[in-house]
Amino acid sequence: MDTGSVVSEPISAHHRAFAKQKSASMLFDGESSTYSYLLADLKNGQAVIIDPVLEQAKRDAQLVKDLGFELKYAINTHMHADHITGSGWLRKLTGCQSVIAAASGAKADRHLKEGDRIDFGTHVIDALATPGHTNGCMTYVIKDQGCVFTGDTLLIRGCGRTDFQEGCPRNLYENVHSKIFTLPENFRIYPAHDYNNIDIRIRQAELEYALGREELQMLSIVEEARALQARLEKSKPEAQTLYNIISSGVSLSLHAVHATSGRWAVQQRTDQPGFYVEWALEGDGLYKGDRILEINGRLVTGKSKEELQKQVGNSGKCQMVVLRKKSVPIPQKQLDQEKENNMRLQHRISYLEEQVRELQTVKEHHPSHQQQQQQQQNPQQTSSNQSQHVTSISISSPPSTPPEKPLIFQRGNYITTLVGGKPIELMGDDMASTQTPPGHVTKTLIKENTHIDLRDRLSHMYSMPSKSLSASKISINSDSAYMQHHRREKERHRDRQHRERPRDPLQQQQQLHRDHLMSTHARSVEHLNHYNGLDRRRDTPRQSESNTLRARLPSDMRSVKSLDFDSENESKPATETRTTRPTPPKKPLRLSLQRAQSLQTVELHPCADIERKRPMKRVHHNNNNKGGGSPTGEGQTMLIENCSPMHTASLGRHKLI
Ligand SMILES: N[C@@H](CCC(=O)N[C@@H](CSS)C(=O)NCC(=O)O)C(=O)O
Repeated sequence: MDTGSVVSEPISAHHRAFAKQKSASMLFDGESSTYSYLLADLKNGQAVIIDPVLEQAKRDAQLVKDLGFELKYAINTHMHADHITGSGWLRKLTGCQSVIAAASGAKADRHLKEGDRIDFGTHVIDALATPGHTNGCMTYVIKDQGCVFTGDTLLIRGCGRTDFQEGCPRNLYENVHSKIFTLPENFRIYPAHDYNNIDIRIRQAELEYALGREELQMLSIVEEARALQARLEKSKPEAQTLYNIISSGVSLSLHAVHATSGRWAVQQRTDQPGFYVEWALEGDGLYKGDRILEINGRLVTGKSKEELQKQVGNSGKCQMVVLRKKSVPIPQKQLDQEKENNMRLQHRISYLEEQVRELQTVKEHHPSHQQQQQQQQNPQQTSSNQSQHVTSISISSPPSTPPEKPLIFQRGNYITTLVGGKPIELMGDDMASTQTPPGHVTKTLIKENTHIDLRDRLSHMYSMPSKSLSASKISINSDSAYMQHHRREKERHRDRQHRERPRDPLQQQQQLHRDHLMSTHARSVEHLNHYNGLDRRRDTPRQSESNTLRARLPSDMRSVKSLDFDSENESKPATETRTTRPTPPKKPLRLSLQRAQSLQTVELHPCADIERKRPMKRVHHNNNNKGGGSPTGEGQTMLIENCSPMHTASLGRHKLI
């Protein structure tokens, strides 16, 4: 059903499009402000028109024709006073029948009374007599569509006049209330007039609102487009023309370059004009990024690559003029800092290299080294030696490997010795019986109250005066088993000394020397503990012994801290003789330590004892003194290796001993 601007469902797309295209005013007569309603059954095309206006009859007939309807009735709600009905004229134009209430007294094809029904297609119109404005006023109701056509009985926010013709306000009021207002609430009311063009204004407002929204949308789209455009323009790289480069404030310099090596290459950039040096060998004076302006007297800007190649010739040797962007100078402060860092590194490297050389020299002169070489030549003898009881501790390379350069580092209570860049371990001979496959010792465990004089051990190992060793005073805490063994050995040694006390003066002197070494062994512990801060827990007599020992130390022997860069400001022994060595910078250099083949230590933890007791050490016996002896006995060495991996590799304030 189509009621002009009101379209009932179902409706074809064609009708919907038509209804949309035509506004409500299409069936509105502006002169009399009268609405006419065209209703149709879209299934069979039968249609009716309510309250047609004479002046609009041709329009309405054309519309019916355009829509392909069959106009069945031209129906009037009442006999109008303000305009003449168009039903008579439509009757002629379309062949429809005219309809009006009988009470109107008007001439028509069909006259209605209360309760009459008019049908078109499947739809039915019920006629309700609602006199008041006129005697013949009818209200038409299409129940299945919920549409009510009230004529002048009920208008928009008002009702038809009752002050003339057959007007009766009482009747009007009663009929409006009894017959119209009692209809279902959802029924739509279609009056005959809109004197205030309310519908049009509403429609106009809706259109304006929609237009406003569209305008707003359009504005936002325009803004978005502008922003996008701005971004596009911004992201577009500015052509690197000379003008642009110079005007942007970049400093340029011209350079005359005589390329003689012919070993350089240029490339063109897709987005920039000209040729740019891609790479060049040092010495020709060309640098990557140089823009070539002239080759052998001819401008090459704007030339093709082939032309450029031709100009250069096959040799690649030529004279050229290039344009170079000046690089930003590095601030002097930064340069100074870099220089200082570099100097520190140089110092550190020189120290480490010297240390390595020194230890290497020591090792090469040590009997154990020579013996190892002999052992390699005579495995049977080696086996025999290994079966000997070993009481001392020494550091050496594994027999199967060439001589290495040991480096010893200390951090707190931990000592790590690097041989060939790998750590080895120092430990007591109580572990000597544990035989494990060859490997590298990885950790050194140092505890309080147990002392090993590394100087003695090193000196035994290398069979050299301790003064040639840089590492001189180390207190290594071994486990209690070692100490017990050490004490036993000491007692045995004393007994032996007592029994075998030499008779001649030379032998006596040698014996005295050995005694001195023995006593030194115990006292030397004090020295390291002094540096380790352990001497605070020592008793006074031992402290004095320690002082005595320090006074007797060989002149070339350096303290632990004398090699510790981190503690450069701490006291060095007055006996320091390496005056040729440059004074290292004060700043600690962890980088240098890293360079010195990964300084590694094992951190002390509650399981340290357990870790240490693992049967994973291999002891290499190297005993020149077949009769055995004390841990400080000359010529007795023990090579200890460890197959276990490093527990903790940490870098920090280590001490190079
Ligand atoms: N006030 C109308 C004048 C036209 C008019 O009187 N119309 C009648 C219906 S046609 S006879 C009417 O009842 N109007 C209702 C009213 O409140 O005026 C105008 O503004 O054009």
